[in-house]
Amino acid sequence: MSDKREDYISWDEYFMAVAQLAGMRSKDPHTQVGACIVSEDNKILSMGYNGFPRGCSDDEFPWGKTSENPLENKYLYTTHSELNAILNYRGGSLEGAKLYVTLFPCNECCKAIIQAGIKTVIYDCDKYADTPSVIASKRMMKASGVTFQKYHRTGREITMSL
Ligand SMILES: Nc1ccn([C@H]2C[C@H](O)[C@@H](COP(=O)(O)O)O2)c(=O)n1
Ligand SMILES: [Zn+2]
Repeated sequence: MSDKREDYISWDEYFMAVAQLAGMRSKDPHTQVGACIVSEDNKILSMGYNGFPRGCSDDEFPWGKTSENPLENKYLYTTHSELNAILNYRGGSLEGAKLYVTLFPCNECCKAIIQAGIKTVIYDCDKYADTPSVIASKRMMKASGVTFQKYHRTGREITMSL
């Protein structure tokens, strides 16, 4: 007779939780995004979150988004979580990998996802669905055979004491 625990978290819960945890490292005051890249056989390959590139200080570069001067807004400087996760990977090919991400990828990250060989995107939030960036992203994913699916929230709460 097996005494196995039955309330263990699913693969999807596990990887989306890891993506959420990575996002908690982001210094962006408005939107924190996390990404977790997983192999076809469910091994975590890489993680990332949105932030400035190495050498670009979180305390010196701007985190705002409303300045009339684009050089004073974050957008020209931030590396998105998905791109960071792809660039953080040191192991070779990401062909066939899955990407768990807390926010639907933009068109720029989408190009990197496609070119890296990632085949599946599992996303949580899609708050920029109506923007040209995300519309273009979905169009490119469909054209290149990258499937995307919304993460089904289970309502499970995970508490950790640190
Ligand atoms: N899929 C995405 C979309 C956005 N990001 C990053 C880029 C910015 O740091 C932030 C978005 O800022 P907002 O316009 O919501 O103030 O999220 C990302 O990493 N991945
Ligand atoms: Zn992006």
